[in-house]
Amino acid sequence: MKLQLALDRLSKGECLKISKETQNYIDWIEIGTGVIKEYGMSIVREMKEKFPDKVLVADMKTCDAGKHEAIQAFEAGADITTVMAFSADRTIKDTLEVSRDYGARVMIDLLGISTQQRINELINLGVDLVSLHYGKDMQQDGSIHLNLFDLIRSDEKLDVTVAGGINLDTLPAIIRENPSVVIVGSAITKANNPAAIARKMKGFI
Ligand SMILES: O=C([C@H](O)CO)[C@H](O)[C@H](O)COP(=O)(O)O
Repeated sequence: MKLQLALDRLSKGECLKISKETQNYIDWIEIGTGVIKEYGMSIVREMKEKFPDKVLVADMKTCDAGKHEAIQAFEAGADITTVMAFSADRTIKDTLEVSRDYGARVMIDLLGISTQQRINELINLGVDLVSLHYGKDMQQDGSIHLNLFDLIRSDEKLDVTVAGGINLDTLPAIIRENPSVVIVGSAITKANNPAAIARKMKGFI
């Protein structure tokens, strides 16, 4: 099980500082959507240069123009780009095709998806990496529900990641669900001592 650090609502300087402080405890680094909107692909490029050994996830949250956006992410050095599960099948197919050309991967963000039917469709399109996602705004109405895992529990062909306000209190229950990757943002990035929290989390995992 891997730990992915999600860098959201941070300046470039903060992204670099927190990644450096926590690098011994994290496996994957995600450049958050808002950070990409602020700095463009240049921050993806810079993070790959600074942290070449980490798997770099560009949280592009692509929902259209898939080919173009996947090329942007992979050209900048991302190992993984994200695409929304509700996108047209054509968008998903195109991004998967581009990922094969680059030897990279596509993570499908399941935010808002509640049917097994869409999961089956995604698998038939060739998807092998998904993200169970309890959104930032949804977190205002309560913390992540473990029933998110019901969507994919029966399927073993998918690498499953999980995100959404995960903290030291909720992490043990998440770990029991055995995802491939646990994605943590604010619990680490907004902590007084990000390295201490990342170390504790890595210890649990
Ligand atoms: O993808 C994310 C969210 O949509 C904000 O852009 C976050 O990276 C993900 O939710 C993890 O961050 P936390 O919820 O703060 O742990």
